[in-house]
Amino acid sequence: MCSTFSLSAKPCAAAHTGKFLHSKSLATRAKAEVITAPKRSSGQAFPQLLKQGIPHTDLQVHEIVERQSHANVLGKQDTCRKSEFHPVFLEEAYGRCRNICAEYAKTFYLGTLLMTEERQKAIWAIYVWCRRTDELVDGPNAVHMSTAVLDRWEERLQDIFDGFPYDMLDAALTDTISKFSLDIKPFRDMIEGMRMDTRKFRYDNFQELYMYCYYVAGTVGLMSVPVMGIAAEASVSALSIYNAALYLGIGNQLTNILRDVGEDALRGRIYLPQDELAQFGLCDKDVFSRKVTDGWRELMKEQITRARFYFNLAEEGASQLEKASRWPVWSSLLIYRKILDAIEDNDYDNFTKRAFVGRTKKLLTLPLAYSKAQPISSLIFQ
Ligand SMILES: CC(C)=CCC/C(C)=C/CC/C(C)=C/CC/C(C)=C/[C@@H]1[C@@H](COP(=O)(O)OP(=O)(O)O)[C@]1(C)CC/C=C(\C)CC/C=C(\C)CCC=C(C)C
Repeated sequence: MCSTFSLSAKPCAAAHTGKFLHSKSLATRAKAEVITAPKRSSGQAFPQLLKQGIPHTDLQVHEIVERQSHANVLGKQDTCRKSEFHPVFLEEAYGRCRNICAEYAKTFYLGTLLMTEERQKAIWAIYVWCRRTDELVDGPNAVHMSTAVLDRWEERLQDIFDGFPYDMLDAALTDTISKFSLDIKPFRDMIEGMRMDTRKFRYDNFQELYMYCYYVAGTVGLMSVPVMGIAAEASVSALSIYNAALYLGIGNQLTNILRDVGEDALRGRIYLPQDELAQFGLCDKDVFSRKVTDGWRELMKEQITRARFYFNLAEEGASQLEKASRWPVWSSLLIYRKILDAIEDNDYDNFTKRAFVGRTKKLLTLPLAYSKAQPISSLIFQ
């Protein structure tokens, strides 16, 4: 299978010279190029940042695509247990998922209203599972987090896939799995990302960060494609569309990291790669001091360029999805790009949230995509 958007090979990096050589085989559309570090007026050179993360072959994206497409060809009933829930029970279960999605992810929610009923219900069920997974490490009960909790959550995931959900919200996902070809691996990988977040507070380089972004956000893209559907007239391979979906997750997570840099520092976490901080003459102390210096501005410019690079790759894939599924993706892209614009417009002072206030509201008159909702109540953990 060809992969239009694949960046599957490792680049040749010559970081000490400030140059990165991209080999022709990396991105079929991109010409082989040498990216040269921009020179500042002071004469000091700041290198452009490495854009390639982990080869998607290592992430086994191809295998996931195969499994999800294989089930599609055979028809779901042949490969999976048929959902046996009563329609009234299911209506209630999906209704709860819808309410949670509407309350905690208003922009996603509004986007899903453009999709077919069956697809929107499936996205709500997936959203709720992802949100609950994230809440385990990021929510009000995160102090109770332990390896045992995540192990139990993973067992519970297997039960969902085996047709034995633990509660109503899980049941919605079990039903979704009976209707769409969802593979368990991206779900397991997201749990792995949560494990990583509990034990890893620093990232040495972009490859490590990319891995984390794949686990917690790229996986969302892989889960979403079978539900959103690939257009019958798609002009590229399924694999390249999955890669684009994964890139959207990467771009979103990179943007969240830039947006939340101050807040994360307060929790002792620095997601920005250590070697990149050093390339710009910065270290942990500079992040904790929350000062916007020239070095910080230059680093941020490069980080924003890299996030935009992933959004551009994702955008190409979005137009290969089924028509009704494109709008939610485009609206997500629009919002996340605006967050990057807001960081620039605020002179890279992303240590505080004031950069973002009002901006997206003006743009879309939709609720802020980035405003943190109230901590999720016990509603989602019954
Ligand atoms: C319509 C649409 C965009 C659907 C995706 C909905 C969905 C299932 C979202 C789940 C998101 C979630 C709760 C993930 C848990 C881990 C986590 C918190 C990841 C970060 C996101 C959420 O950001 P937010 O700002 O709300 O988070 P905080 O409150 O700050 O914690 C992430 C940044 C991941 C989001 C990743 C995506 C939305 C990827 C979506 C990709 C697709 C829908 C595939 C599109 C297909 C192509 C071909 C481009």
